Amino acid sequence: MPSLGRLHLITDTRPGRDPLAVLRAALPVARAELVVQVRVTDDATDREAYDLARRVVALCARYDATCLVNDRLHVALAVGAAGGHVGADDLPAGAARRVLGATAVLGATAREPGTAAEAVAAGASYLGVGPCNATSTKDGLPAPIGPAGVRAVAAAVNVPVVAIGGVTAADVPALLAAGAYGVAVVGALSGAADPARATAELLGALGC
Ligand SMILES: Cc1ncc(COP(=O)(O)OP(=O)(O)O)c(N)n1
Ligand SMILES: Cc1nc(C(=O)O)sc1CCOP(=O)(O)O
Ligand SMILES: [Mg+2]
Repeated sequence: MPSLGRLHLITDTRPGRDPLAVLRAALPVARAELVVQVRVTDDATDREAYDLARRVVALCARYDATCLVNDRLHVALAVGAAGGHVGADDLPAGAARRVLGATAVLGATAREPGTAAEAVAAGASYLGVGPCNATSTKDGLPAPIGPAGVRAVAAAVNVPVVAIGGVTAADVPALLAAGAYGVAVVGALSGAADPARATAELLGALGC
């Protein structure tokens, strides 16, 4: 399995956003340290997801960056992505592993140690853990778990923990101290006035 990058950029689904422009700014700065997770709205068609994902795969290939696809594992397979990410409303981690195969990157969302350990036992190769902070990017999330919640999960598993939810560069030191391996962001890059500079700041905070 390839080593996992520490900075995960999730494509912004909000109206008026241009995820490919953000990606083009971030890639030359982060290169192989960047993991791009293609995430579309639930009402997007498979064709829309496929069209975005194949463009992301092509861009990532130029920089040895990694492309994952959120939720839609058939799209991940169709575009030749490195793997996918699943959560509580998606295929269970064990089923996702069977779909993707033994060598794919498989992320699973975990918010507490018990489900984290179950996801790893079922085949998850990293965990997305949060929400660390309040965020306006996604509705319906539980209360923030903060660095303490990340610490509890990281102590329970032996795979990389990627902290998510309202994460900025200022949060990174506390999250690393809590045992996080990396961070996943939408707004910290997509909402930045200068996404290339914001990428460099996040990488610096991550020690990359
Ligand atoms: C790195 C990372 N962590 C968590 C999530 C959330 O996944 P999920 O709970 O399945 O919610 P959706 O993103 O599908 O709405 C994630 N995508 N990435
Ligand atoms: C897609 C997603 N999943 C989360 C979770 O906690 O499961 S938080 C989140 C949104 C992350 O965006 P931002 O960096 O702008 O807060
Ligand atoms: Mg999901």
